[in-house]
Amino acid sequence: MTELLTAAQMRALEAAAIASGAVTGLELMERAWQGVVAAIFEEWPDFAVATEGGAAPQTDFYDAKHGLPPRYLDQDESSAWRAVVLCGPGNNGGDGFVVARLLHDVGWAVEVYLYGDPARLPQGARLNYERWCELGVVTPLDHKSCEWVGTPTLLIDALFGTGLTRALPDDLQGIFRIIAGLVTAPYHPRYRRCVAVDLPSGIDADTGKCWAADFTSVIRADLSVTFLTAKIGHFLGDPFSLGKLVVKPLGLPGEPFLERGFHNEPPQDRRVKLVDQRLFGKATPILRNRLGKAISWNKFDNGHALILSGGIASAGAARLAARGALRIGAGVVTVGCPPAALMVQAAQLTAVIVRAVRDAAALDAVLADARINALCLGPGLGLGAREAALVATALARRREPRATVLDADALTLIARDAALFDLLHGDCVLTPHAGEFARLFPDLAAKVAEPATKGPTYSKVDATRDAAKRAGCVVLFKGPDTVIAAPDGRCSINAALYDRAAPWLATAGSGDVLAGFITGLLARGFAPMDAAETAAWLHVECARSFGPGLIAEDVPEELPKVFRALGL
Ligand SMILES: NC(=O)C1=CN([C@@H]2O[C@H](COP(=O)(O)OP(=O)(O)OC[C@H]3O[C@@H](n4cnc5c(N)ncnc54)[C@H](O)[C@@H]3O)[C@@H](O)[C@H]2O)[C@@H](O)CC1
Ligand SMILES: Nc1ncnc2c1ncn2[C@@H]1O[C@H](COP(=O)(O)OP(=O)(O)O)[C@@H](O)[C@H]1O
Ligand SMILES: [K+]
Repeated sequence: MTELLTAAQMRALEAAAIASGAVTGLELMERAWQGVVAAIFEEWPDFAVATEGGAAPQTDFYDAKHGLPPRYLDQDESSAWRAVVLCGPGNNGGDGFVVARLLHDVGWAVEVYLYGDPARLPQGARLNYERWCELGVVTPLDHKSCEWVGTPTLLIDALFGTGLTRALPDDLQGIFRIIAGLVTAPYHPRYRRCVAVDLPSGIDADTGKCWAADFTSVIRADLSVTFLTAKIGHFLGDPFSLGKLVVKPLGLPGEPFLERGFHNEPPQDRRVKLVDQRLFGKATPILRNRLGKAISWNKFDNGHALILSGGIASAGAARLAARGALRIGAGVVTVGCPPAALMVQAAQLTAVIVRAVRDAAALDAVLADARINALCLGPGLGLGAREAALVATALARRREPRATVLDADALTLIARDAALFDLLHGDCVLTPHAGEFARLFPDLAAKVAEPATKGPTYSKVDATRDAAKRAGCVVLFKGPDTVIAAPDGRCSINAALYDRAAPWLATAGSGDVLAGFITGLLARGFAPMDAAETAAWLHVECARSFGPGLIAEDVPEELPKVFRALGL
């Protein structure tokens, strides 16, 4: 998996690299802008050479004294393409000045705006500001000049990056709103692309929250170019304002640390990983074996999962979970249902065993079979006294606690009854969506929902971590940015975003399949955190492999194809 960084961790790594003498701050900035420009030209190769308009018109027609706008307003289409670079008061702005220079060198008509006092720019940014001043003017960015930004072919947002840690002042909020409105207005044919340096200005790099009034006043990017590795905030909040995310190396001596972990590892509860295909890489042969190539003598070597079903009307949800558990590799899957639903379930299920589980006493008897090593309660279970007793029985510690997934109705029951919550143990996995999370942890959900007005802000990562600690078990908080946390502080994000976007996965019943996937992996002996991460990643892979039109029933059926593609 890939490490995601906080702004502070990124700064610490940069500072360590500079202190070691391996690189200077200016060199880092050079590498950053090289990365930005390379990413722009890779994304839009025709941007590498400006149009045939010949020499780019210089931007020396800004009349500061009279506050006249630059002449771009009457620039005709045959002249060089117009780029506007918005620079901020820190190193993000420093990157902007250099990008401006390079675009100018390849023939763009470049206009540079600066928010802040040039005399107070940090050293490297100041130097690049001065270099730009040899080529063109810098227009102070204020409520008036921001109107002149207009609709350029290319807008570079280098106002704020990882250094934004407090709410934007009112004047800046107004400026943001105006520019965001200008560049996203559909009636402006000239507007082509917007590139955010590091991340769209206004977004908190740690939490993905928005320091502007709201996400509509963030300048939406088509491309965000970040450095070294993505930041946590790239995957939370409203990642749709980031467009495509590209990570460019900085050539730091310790860069391979991302493969191995930090040299000076921060504590577990300060690290966040991105779940990715490295789960199945060479480094994890055990995982590969467990999923695909393990030698088993009989089906019980691969575990026996028991999934409890609700009554006739809601029995389908458990079937989806059962199919998921079976496809992901549980050796045996049993659906336990109320006697009245027996016929319905038996008529629908073939490879899955069906048995009646009338009540908690019946469940107790079923659990005497020690081969049943993973349970799943919740999908379509129901919310009555019988179901609450089933949850209590499944969680009771009289016997060795079993790996147990609690989803859907089981989460609502636990939220209603503190005694049930107290029965949670370290082999449980809770899989709430946002509504269920708010029922279980109302205070944490309220903190996540708070707008960013003063730092430090509180994110879905923070909330999931706190929830896992409080529950004493793994919590998987669903969404396009699924966050998974363990009570010991381990935390990861499984993102269905950017090149892994699969919005069609938000379809009725897909969460039931996910619960089944986790249960199946638990049955195969995966530890709860590994099971949750692996299942969440495969769930999205199935959706991507199938494509739009997916319904929940398709998700488990796509798994063999995904396994084959992984070489399992
Ligand atoms: N530090 C380095 O060596 C490198 C930094 N890089 C770039 O530098 C960025 C980080 O630079 P900085 O740490 O200077 O931070 P930023 O450039 O993101 O912003 C910091 C500046 O914004 C001001 N500011 C913060 N919150 C504000 C608010 N609410 N309203 C108004 N002003 C506010 C601060 O006073 C400071 O002047 C990264 O995002 C990246 O783009 C890259 O060039 C790679 C190398
Ligand atoms: N925009 C999205 N892109 C990708 N996956 C999503 C998106 N929104 C939700 N999901 C995923 O879809 C599943 C929905 O589960 P859930 O909310 O429990 O619905 P249900 O109960 O109907 O199955 C979860 O795994 C969640 O992470
Ligand atoms: K930016």
